[in-house]
Amino acid sequence: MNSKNELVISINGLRMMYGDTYVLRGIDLDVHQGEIIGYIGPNGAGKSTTIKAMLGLVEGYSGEIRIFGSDISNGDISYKSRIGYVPETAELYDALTASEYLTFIGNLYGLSDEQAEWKAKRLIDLFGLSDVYQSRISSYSKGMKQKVLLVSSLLHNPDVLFLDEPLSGLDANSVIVVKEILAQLARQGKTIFYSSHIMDVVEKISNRIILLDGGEIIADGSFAELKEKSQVGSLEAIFNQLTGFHEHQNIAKQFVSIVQEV
Ligand SMILES: Nc1ncnc2c1ncn2[C@@H]1O[C@H](COP(=O)(O)OP(=O)(O)OP(=O)(O)O)[C@@H](O)[C@H]1O
Repeated sequence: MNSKNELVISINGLRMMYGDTYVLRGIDLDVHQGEIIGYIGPNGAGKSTTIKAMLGLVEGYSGEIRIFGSDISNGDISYKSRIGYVPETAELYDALTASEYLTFIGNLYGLSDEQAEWKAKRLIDLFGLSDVYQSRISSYSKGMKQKVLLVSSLLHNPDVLFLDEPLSGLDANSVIVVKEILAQLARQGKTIFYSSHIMDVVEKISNRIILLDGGEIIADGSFAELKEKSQVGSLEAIFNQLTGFHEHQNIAKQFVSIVQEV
């Protein structure tokens, strides 16, 4: 679909081993500017590992990862200044206020204190957190922390966004806002790599869905294409079918019967 747009990410033969087990078994993937990729798969499939490899956060992979045309193993980390990242589990500095934290992150990305503070304050206001902007992050709820993370990933206006469960903990209204923000960012040419287990959101938000299972890509296409191939109606059903999972009722039944044993 976006084949005329710039090639932003190009992965060839990516393999990664933990201990004596391959968790990525040869990932080949081209991502073009403006795509919203829904990166899905069962627990342990290798989604976070792929994202961390692209961010230069894991070592020891084989194969090649090119971002903005450069091999990321070449020692030049300047590509990172064009990337925003919302990790699955965040290491927020709880003792800082959101104001202090976001100014610090802005500084890391080359913004001055004034620029970072001015931009962060307005983004935080839009997320409805102005009252707690000067409070310590340790006092925040899960969803409030998630909003701070989202703001921190966008302060430097990155060209590519890697989001690992970005809606985690957000209330229904905030989910609608964030989905719309992502759609508008993609329309402006940002590339979004979105990993989530919330299938109905992935279905709606992504223009391309990549299904990873056991460290391999087993499906890659638009929702309409995947639906046509698998002849089922929802992304959840496609996921179940392609990962060969038909045991939900049986597992639930056994689970409940064990719970009732006492
Ligand atoms: N630091 C590590 N050391 C050893 N094994 C790891 C490490 N990180 C991940 N793994 C293993 O690699 C595999 C892939 O993990 P990964 O976190 O990439 O999966 P995921 O698809 O993101 O899963 P989830 O949906 O549960 O977040 C899992 O079997 C996991 O146990």
